[in-house]
Amino acid sequence: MTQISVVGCGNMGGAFIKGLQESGEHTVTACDVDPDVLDAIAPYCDETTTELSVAAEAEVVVLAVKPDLVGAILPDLELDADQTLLSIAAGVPTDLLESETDARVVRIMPNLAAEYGMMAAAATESTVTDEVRAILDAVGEFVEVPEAQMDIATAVNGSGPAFVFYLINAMAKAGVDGGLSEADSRTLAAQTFKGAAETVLNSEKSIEDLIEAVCSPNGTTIEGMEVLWDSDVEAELGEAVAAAEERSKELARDADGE
Ligand SMILES: NC(=O)C1=CN([C@@H]2O[C@H](COP(=O)(O)OP(=O)(O)OC[C@H]3O[C@@H](n4cnc5c(N)ncnc54)[C@H](OP(=O)(O)O)[C@@H]3O)[C@@H](O)[C@H]2O)C=CC1
Ligand SMILES: O=C(O)[C@@H]1CCC=N1
Repeated sequence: MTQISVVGCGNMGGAFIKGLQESGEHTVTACDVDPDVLDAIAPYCDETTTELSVAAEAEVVVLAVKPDLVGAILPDLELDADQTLLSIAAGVPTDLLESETDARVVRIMPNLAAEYGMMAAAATESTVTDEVRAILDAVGEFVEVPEAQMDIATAVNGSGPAFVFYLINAMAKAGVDGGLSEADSRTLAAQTFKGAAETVLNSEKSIEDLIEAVCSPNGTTIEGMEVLWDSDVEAELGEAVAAAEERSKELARDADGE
């Protein structure tokens, strides 16, 4: 059991705390400047505080504030070499974090599904300790990638949930246009994405072969797939990922210039 504090309990910090609480494997102190945010997260953690000095006592300090606040807050934490700083801030490079703290630094890019133990995260390779591995395992899956790949990982798995929510919404709207109730269509679309994702994760088939498996000869799916193959959907999604990756690189340049 590791003592963890989370500094910044907004969307991502809050999701991380809820996922950790569900796993029941760690003690968690929630730290935020907003007392209302702390009231909302209190049922999911062991302690709440507005004081950075209290958060700074944990073995692992998760820094979950906006990227532009990292440079100001990190030195104030005054962490020691026997502590770990787990940064989730988009675009803030490991070497910059290391220059502002004595703690061991692990940079990760998590996503919102940590709340439900379904996070997909990327962690900078060679920095992940067993202690951090246990924390990440408690709220989902992670891969270790070179630091240079953190911007593209940020786009794929950090921003990715928003892109997938968009696609689920498009599918659900099409169901409503076809006559389904909003509630039924939302359930069918979301469960279909979840089931398709589970299938990809568990099957040894290529994704192309999985598409083929749904396309019965002269059936319904192939008619829809012909529309998708003739469309720009794949290119547009690629552009969305590239735009998010570029913004992560910009954030890194901004952080470096501070
Ligand atoms: N949202 C997401 O899906 C993901 C976000 N991230 C990263 O997580 C970080 C947080 O993003 P997100 O959760 O969206 O942002 P939010 O704005 O939702 O949360 C940040 C929280 O930190 C609080 N805060 C500000 N200053 C301090 C301080 N000095 N001490 C303690 N708390 C403070 C904010 O309070 P107030 O609002 O009052 O300023 C707010 O409650 C970012 O670095 C982002 O890159 C990474 C992966 C996914
Ligand atoms: O939009 C953002 O900047 C953060 C980082 C990845 C997801 N949300």
